[in-house]
Amino acid sequence: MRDTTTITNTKGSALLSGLGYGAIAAIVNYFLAFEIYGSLTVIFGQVFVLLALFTRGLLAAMVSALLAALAISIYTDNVFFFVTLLSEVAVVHYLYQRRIPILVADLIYWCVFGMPFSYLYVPTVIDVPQSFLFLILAKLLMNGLLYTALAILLYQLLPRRWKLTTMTPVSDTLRGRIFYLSFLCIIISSLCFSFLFTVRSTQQAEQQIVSDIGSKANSLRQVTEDFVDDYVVAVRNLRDSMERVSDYEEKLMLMDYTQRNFPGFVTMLWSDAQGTILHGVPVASFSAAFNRMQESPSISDRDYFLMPKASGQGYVSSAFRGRAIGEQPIIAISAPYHRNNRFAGIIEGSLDIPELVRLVQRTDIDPRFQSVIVTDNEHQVIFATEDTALAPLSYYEPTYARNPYSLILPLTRIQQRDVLYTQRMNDYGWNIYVFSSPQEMTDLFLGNILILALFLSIITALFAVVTRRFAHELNRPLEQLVAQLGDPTNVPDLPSRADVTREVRALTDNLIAARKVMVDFNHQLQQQVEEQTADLARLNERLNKLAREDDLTGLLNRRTFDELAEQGYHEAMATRGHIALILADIDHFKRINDTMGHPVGDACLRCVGQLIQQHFASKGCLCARYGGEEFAMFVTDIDDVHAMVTDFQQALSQSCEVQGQVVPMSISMGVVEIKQHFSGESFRRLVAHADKLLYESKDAGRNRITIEQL
Ligand SMILES: Nc1nc2c(ncn2[C@@H]2O[C@H](COP(=O)(O)OP(=O)(O)OP(=O)(O)O)[C@@H](O)[C@H]2O)c(=O)[nH]1
Repeated sequence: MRDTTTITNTKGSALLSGLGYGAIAAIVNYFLAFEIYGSLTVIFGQVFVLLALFTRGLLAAMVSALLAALAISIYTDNVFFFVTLLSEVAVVHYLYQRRIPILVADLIYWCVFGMPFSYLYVPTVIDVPQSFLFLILAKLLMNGLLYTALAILLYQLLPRRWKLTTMTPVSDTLRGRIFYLSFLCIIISSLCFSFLFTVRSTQQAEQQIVSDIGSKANSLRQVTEDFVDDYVVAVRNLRDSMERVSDYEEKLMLMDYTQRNFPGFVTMLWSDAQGTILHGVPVASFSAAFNRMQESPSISDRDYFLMPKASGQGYVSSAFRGRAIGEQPIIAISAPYHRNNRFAGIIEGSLDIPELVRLVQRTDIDPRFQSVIVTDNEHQVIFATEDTALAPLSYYEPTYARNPYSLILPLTRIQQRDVLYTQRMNDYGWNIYVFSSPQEMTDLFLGNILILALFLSIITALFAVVTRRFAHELNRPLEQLVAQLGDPTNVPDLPSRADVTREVRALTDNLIAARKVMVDFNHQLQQQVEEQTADLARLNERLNKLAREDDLTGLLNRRTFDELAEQGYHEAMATRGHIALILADIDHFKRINDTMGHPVGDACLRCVGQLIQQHFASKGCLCARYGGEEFAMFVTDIDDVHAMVTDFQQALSQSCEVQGQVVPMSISMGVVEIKQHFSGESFRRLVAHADKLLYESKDAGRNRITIEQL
């Protein structure tokens, strides 16, 4: 019951923290999205999603990723981020569980899933050329690495109590940690620098394009305007001159003269008030046409006739293809001709468009990136550079295309190519379009990314070497120290103290001093332990002795004697050896005690013990104080037991001196001797037998030996 509650609470708190982190991530994604170039945006909300993963686990991270993706999807109007952000969290978590460092895990995610998925998905929602698609992919990767590196660094700064799940360090070596953290700093600063640099340089490139094509469009507007103006003035002047002169021939000469002086006029004509052509230059062209048509051609239906007639003003037509004389595209420039202040016809000059083309071509257009289209007021192409593949007089108006490249210039497509363009209109309603390929900017961006990739590779290699060397300098002396301090007899000697840093030198000295204290203390401790062990051994030996021996005489006590003698008895029984059991009891010992005191009695007992040691123990016999004044000896492999006990008996009678006086003592003995003929009786029976013999000696008057051989 308790477990279930705990799990629910944990899930609940993970959900809550996921919502918290997600809210921050969403705000950052929506309000702080950083536009770097055209529609390319760098987002940082994912930093908080990853922090949720590091500090609260997968559930919290998924919840926050959902909110972060929602915000960026609203911002970009694209659900794409739901897939990438959520799958990024899941994959990074999965790889991290398999001990892959977070940054590497994120790199793997983008290379293996994020970028391939984007490569397939992005073209289905935005129509972008391949080169821009690569830009998007590179941006996604860089953005991913940047926010991941930022999240890892921020995690290091978070208070410990916020970290409910712990991240194991990427490396347990000093070198690995130094490398990883330093590399993170480098990658963050270089990615930020690269983004800023790219933003600045692409903005500059964009401004460059804006001003370049803008000035070219202005210049073209001016050129086309001036060009037409010149011819308008020429027609007006001719009309004025013709109105002034009365001589018909002179009028024709003026026409001829004007046409020759303005080579742009492919033809010029003069009509009457009904639109019938009165005269045309060059004469040859008109004569041929007139002959072909057999009657004087009428222009009464043409705008360049009707408009001046109606308005009384000069007129410049749209472009059209010539009809009677030549079929090249032309622009008709006409002016009303008056006689006696009444409309009497028009003067018209047909302006040759190819002449205008030659003029436009002199404008400094960079054919690699730039194109030009000039259309008249009815959007018919007057001039178009070859790459547009637009024929003169064809219809052209730029179509709208969604623009991922630039926020300043509009985008359209020419011959399946994306082009940015600017538009001007001259006084005649002509549209001047100057186009520029965005390739200049995308090339710049890609170039920057390549430089960044190269820079990061070099920095990575450099850092690997530097941190290796640095960690080596720090680790080597420490490792040497550890090795050398491990052996207490060794005097630590770092081979190149000059190369060692001050901190390591101080550490070495402190460790050596600490080791000296430790070794001395250890030594003292060892001595104390040795002394106490020896005391214990002595005590133990003494306890052993006390347990085995009689305190007064130093002979075995009865219990030990019985054990050992029984053992010897059985061995002899097995080997058919020669044994004897002797029980001896001091005669009238009570009297000694009573007459001379107990201390004398004790001294006598000690003396008897010493004699037993001399006569029996020294010959390998087991000897014991068997009772108060009773003794037992177990004899093995002694041929003449009788002689042995007799010698002892005699020695006793005269050997015990107390306070310089011999104490007369006698002893009675019972001896059972067995030479090979063991009957199989128990040791206890043997003792009882010897005891019986002892009492026989006592009963027989004491100071006797009763021996029985079995
Ligand atoms: N001083 C001293 N006397 C002891 C010790 N152990 C036993 N005795 C004495 O030894 C005496 C033994 O007396 P008894 O059993 O009557 O034997 P006894 O006087 O030697 O006479 P018999 O054995 O019949 O010759 C007692 O008076 C005990 O008090 C001892 O350790 N020290």
